[in-house]
Amino acid sequence: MAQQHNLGFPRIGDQRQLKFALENFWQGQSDEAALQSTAQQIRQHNWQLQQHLQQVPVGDFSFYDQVLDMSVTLGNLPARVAQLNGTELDNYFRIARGRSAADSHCGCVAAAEMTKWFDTNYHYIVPEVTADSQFELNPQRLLQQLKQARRQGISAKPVIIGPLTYLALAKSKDGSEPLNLLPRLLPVYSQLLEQLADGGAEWVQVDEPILVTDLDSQWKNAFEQAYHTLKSNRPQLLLTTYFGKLEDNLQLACNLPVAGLHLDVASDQSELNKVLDWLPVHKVLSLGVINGRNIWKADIHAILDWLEPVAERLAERLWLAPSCSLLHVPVDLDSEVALDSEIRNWLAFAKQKLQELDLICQAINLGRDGLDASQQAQLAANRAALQSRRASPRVTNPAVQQAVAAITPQLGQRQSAYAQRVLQQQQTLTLPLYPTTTIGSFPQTSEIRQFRRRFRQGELSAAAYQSYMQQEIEFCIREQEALGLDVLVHGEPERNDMVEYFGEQLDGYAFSRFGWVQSYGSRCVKPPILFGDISRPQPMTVGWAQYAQSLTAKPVKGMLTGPVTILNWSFVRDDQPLQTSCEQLALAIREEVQDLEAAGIQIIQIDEAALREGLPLRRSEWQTYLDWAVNSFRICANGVSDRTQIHTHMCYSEFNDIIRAIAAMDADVITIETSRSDMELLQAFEDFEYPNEIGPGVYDIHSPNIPGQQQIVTLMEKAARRIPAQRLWVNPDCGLKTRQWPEVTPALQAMVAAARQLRQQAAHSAPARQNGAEAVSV
Ligand SMILES: Nc1nc2c(c(=O)[nH]1)N[C@@H](CNc1ccc(C(=O)N[C@@H](CCC(=O)N[C@@H](CCC(=O)N[C@@H](CCC(=O)O)C(=O)O)C(=O)O)C(=O)O)cc1)CN2
Ligand code: MET
Ligand SMILES: [Zn+2]
Repeated sequence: MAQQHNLGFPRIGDQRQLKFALENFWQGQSDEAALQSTAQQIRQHNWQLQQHLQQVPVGDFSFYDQVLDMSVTLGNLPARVAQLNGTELDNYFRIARGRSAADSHCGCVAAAEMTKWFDTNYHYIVPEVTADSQFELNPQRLLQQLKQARRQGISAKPVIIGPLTYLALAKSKDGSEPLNLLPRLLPVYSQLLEQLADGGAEWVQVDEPILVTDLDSQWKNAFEQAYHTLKSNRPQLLLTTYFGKLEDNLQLACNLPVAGLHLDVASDQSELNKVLDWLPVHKVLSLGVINGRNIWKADIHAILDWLEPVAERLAERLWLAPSCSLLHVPVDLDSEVALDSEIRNWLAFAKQKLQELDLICQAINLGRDGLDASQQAQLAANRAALQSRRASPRVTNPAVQQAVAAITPQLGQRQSAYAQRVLQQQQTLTLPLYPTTTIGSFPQTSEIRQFRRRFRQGELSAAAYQSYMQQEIEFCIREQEALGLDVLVHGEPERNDMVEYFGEQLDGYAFSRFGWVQSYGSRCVKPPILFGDISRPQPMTVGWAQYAQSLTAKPVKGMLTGPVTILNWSFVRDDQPLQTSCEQLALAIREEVQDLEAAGIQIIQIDEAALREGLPLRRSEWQTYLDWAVNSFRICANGVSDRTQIHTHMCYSEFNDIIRAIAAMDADVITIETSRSDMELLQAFEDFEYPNEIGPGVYDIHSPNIPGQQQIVTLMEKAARRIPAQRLWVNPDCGLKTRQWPEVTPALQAMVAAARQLRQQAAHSAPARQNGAEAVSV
């Protein structure tokens, strides 16, 4: 008999209950008891949904992030919060956000760095370590939840992040090697495992997704060392990997002294035969057979075709699961009553994926012929749904396919090189040294969201909606003029999200109403669903951009999301290569770029926030990805005249590895995140002698803390030691939509004042800016 289990369930709640509970708590509108009670309800509900599983994940719930939770469990919180007053939860949120609910009037501490979880759009809080880091077990969260789950009658399997993945994700604050901490860390893990066993856990899921990445011999040896130290029969360990193949780590993973191994085989079963040969016969093999990252119905017959012989070989040793935690998919398709029923029939969210898993498990245990009538009907319905998707004329658009086939290299070429373009752009734009700008969005107030909701629900006419949004744009422009910014933006009030907004307007996309997925903390996205060939029926942003430009003499940046980012933050097709989908998007956005230029917009920003995160986890696959990703950006961006200044923006990115690709994008200006990492990222741009302009983010917009003028000046001085001042811009490190106006206004005042100070300093120490723009306004 095969068993079924799950690696993790979405914790935001089917109506985003956790989001609202957190935000109320942070704003001081509710107390910790209310927050804890919402959390408990969500956990109970999730466990109930999964109670038919032989092993239900516990500890997958988190108030902010599971990596930060692990830091708490290991007693590894940054020293800077240790002396502060307040509860454990206060310190937890201080690290995550820079402040707790109790700190409403101060910017008490720097938030920890936040970065992408592998190649997903989920962000974790980076553990901080130094050579002196000490660990101390704090198992209360896990033990309590284990107890609660067991009280509910659940067969509970605690989930923890394994020691190697924890150290691999950690960042050293003093240049020391995090891996050196392993001997100090392991005793704490041993204690934790023992206490979980005492708490009644028979199995513990130890997540080591780092095993699907390239590991050098030092890390491979460390795996051996760690798991030989942790070796225990009580509890049994399920070594869990996901997001890809193990490749040269496969043998290592098979042979570590644990009781079971979980592999992601949902989209690629090529390693399975080796595993069956190599895995010692006493071990459980858990197979991730359902894709935990997309929203398509699984092809159950196809899965059974390859799984049945495997099941025969493994018998009792086979466990079945989704490929990874279901954190990355929405909760329940049943809520999507408004979704086109044909497309809806092609989809499965978290709850439906567990139903698919159940059906697969039954078919394995009873045989396809042994299923009862209702199960047979489900199987037939699954086959019919897949056929309907494959045959649907809505998926294909011959004109789009022809356009993609006709793409030539010329399509991605600017007329002249940057060195020539910049002269023309300086003539028309006449910007000062250290030009100031923002990344695009201004606060998405609850009023703006209410208007959007009322319009969507038909309570507001299109004309009334447009006029409200225009007022909002005007307000934004006037604020920016008053602040003295040099390049303005319209503020993006009309956008629910930078990707979903475009998805809604492009043909080939469907979108959900409740399909929320956590991105970081309380923040969620509703990734649009790319199901067919992409085309742009009409301009998507031109009216708003033109209106904004009509209000001011300063240049207003047109604001678009690039093809790679739209692709990476959508649920993508699994029936054609990503490259093809990306090229289709590139052609659609290119039309928008050209329409903006024709409408008189002189600066166009094309955000590629997710270009870096789409990088495959394996280096051997990087170049192929970068080639088509950069090419798609170039197709979309480079159909403009030399006078039009193209900006791009990337956030939370490590650029060292991909600096060549960034240069190959050939944007005139790139704005990037650097503030939480103290301008460290600029090293790559300096080493590479990056030729174009850069706006290194001077303050962290993800924290409510307000930066000081001097702090910004210091950061920019640091930047100017690496990059010539003539090529530097001054801007926040990302859009301001998650902030409130009382935070934004003083922060931008400080930023503009800092730019003025920098110009003054430059005027006193050096000749005025070369190449035009001699008017150094201060
Ligand atoms: N797709 C994507 N990925 C990204 C980013 C991004 O901007 N987009 N940024 C980076 C960081 N990630 C982020 C992810 C989400 C948000 C964010 O602000 N999300 C919003 C939701 C945005 C949204 O879609 N809002 C809709 C719907 C909002 C809503 O809840 N409406 C209510 C009613 C309105 C109200 O009372 O507030 C309803 O429908 O019931 C809208 O504004 O129209 C949130 O969680 O609060 C920010 C950053 C990396 N990844
Ligand atoms: N233009 C977008 C904004 O300002 C870019 C955000 S990148 C996550 O919100
Ligand atoms: Zn950004």
